[in-house]
Amino acid sequence: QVASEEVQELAQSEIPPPSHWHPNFSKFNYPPREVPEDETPLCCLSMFEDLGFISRWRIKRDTLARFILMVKRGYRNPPYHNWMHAFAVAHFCYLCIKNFKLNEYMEDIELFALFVSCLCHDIDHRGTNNSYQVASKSVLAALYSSEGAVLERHHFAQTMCIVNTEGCNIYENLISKDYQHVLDLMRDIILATDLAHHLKILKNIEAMAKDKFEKTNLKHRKLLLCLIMTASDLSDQTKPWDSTKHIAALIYNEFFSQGDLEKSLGRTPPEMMDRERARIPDLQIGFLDHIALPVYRVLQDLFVEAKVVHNTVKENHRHWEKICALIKLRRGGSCEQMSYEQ
Ligand SMILES: Cc1nc2ccc(C(=O)N[C@]34C[C@H]5C[C@H](C[C@H](C5)C3)C4)cc2n2c(-c3ccccc3Cl)nnc12
Ligand SMILES: [Mg+2]
Ligand SMILES: [Zn+2]
Repeated sequence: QVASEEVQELAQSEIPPPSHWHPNFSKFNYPPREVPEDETPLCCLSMFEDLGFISRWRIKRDTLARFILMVKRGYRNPPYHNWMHAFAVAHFCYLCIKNFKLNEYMEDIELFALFVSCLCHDIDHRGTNNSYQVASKSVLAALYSSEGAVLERHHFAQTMCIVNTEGCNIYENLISKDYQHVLDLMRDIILATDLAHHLKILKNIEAMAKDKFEKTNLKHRKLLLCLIMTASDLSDQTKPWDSTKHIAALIYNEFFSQGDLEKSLGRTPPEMMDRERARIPDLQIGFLDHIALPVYRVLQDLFVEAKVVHNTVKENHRHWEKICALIKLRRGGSCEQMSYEQ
């Protein structure tokens, strides 16, 4: 459902080099959310081209243009889980492929599947999480709750709908073996974006990082795909404080709206979703300690170039600690909700 003029305009425009977007576009300190939303489809073309995917996989320009616009249109507009999140996630994946030289660790088709999965991984997200699907007896829960990862199964199903839409199949020129392989990879990668799944395999990822990574070991490559996917999904935490602070506002805006919905169902939402009870600095410190920091610590164990990324996350953690200390000073007792503009 994208206008053919829009497709033709994107398909016929010259693909700019990365430097066109910003001198630091391919560096970890570049914040992708600075790209104006209406230029993000062309920016995606720049990343596909710079990664060599257009020639390697013989992707037709108008097919790629239609695919990108369909994926972008597939996102709704909740505060956080919208197209700009997916675009930022894909950009971080692009940075990993280039800066970690992932082509020396993974097969070409795995990197292709990974980058496309980043763009598609949250398609049609409603701004509510898996437990809310089950609690609200949503259509998605009816479809997928028996296997868990309800939302992630839906994001993959929506992605397959787009791939199977006339003129959108960017995999149309792959030989049949590669065709099936890239779809299987996308399924595994998108399902891996369920943080509950990530927490289940984190020990295996850390063990793999302790050993020597073996490119010939399929288990190692699968774990690495999941790690890069999660690191990309959380990559707003790797950007300078101003951006991270703004993202926290978007995330809690989305969480608190879900909490309001849960209350309207007569249920008590978890504290992190309850605008009356949540203490954002405490919650952010907890999220960084238990989920984000272990991801970028193990990423740095695997890739020395990730040191700068891990350091920025630690820096952001220190910012939240300072805010907590400030609140304790002013209010005595624990961190309560208050405006924390510094
Ligand atoms: C800043 C920030 N804070 C976040 C705080 C909390 C959670 C979160 O889902 N926590 C858990 C905590 C336990 C074990 C599992 C399942 C549930 C119970 C809920 C995860 C996510 C957060 N998150 C994400 C993010 C990443 C992937 C999917 C969805 C989201 Cl929202 N991206 N950025 C952030
Ligand atoms: Mg998701
Ligand atoms: Zn996401």
